[in-house]
Amino acid sequence: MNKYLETLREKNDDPVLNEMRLHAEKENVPILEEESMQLLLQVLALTNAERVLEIGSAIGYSAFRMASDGARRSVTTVERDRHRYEQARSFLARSSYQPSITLLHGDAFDYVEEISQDPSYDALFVDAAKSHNQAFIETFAPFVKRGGVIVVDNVLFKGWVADPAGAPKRLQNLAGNVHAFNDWFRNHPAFATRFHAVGDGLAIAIKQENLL
Ligand SMILES: C[S@@+](CC[C@H](N)C(=O)[O-])C[C@H]1O[C@@H](n2cnc3c(N)ncnc32)[C@H](O)[C@@H]1O
Repeated sequence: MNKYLETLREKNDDPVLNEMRLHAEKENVPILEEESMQLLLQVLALTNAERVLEIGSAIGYSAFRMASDGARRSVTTVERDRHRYEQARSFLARSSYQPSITLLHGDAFDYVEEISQDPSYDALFVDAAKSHNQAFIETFAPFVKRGGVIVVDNVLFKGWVADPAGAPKRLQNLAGNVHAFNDWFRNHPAFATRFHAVGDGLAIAIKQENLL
């Protein structure tokens, strides 16, 4: 089935993107799975998202994909790991979409003031430390406009959120954290959230009110 789906997709064969894919595979950098990417890009297209804020750039792969998918789209993305940030910088410098991408180095929480200077994002994509998902939403969702969209990756965490006992011992707590986040997000009146068994699990929410 996946093979068939692939034949239905227009593959983005940009040479820099291909290098990023190879690099991610070789260096074990966790980039967004293609299934999830397809859904994310469709949600951004359906909501006409022009300004996107991403938490967790890694080597800039998803930022590149998001920027290259919308004619007038700009992406601001934050990465705390220096090595990955440098990799992202060098990949994106060779891309024609660089002018549409603002790449920031550091902990996302250290950029609150800067990000708050220019709020009204159309979309927020959270793909960073899973244990901080709630804090990321509490901190950055206020900068998303009403009716904007919030997408969070890894909400099923390899199936371990549903079955923490099946997770390796050292990850059981984290699986519990993700479950607590999902519950919080699902019940929060500021968001209309739905969960999707795509890739590692995607939560997609519409921001309804400024209640945070
Ligand atoms: C799954 S990877 C991001 C993949 C990327 N979105 C993509 O699909 O190409 C998660 C990244 O988030 C970064 N990260 C985790 N917590 C962060 C934080 N508080 N601030 C900024 N970056 C963070 C990690 O260093 C890691 O590189």
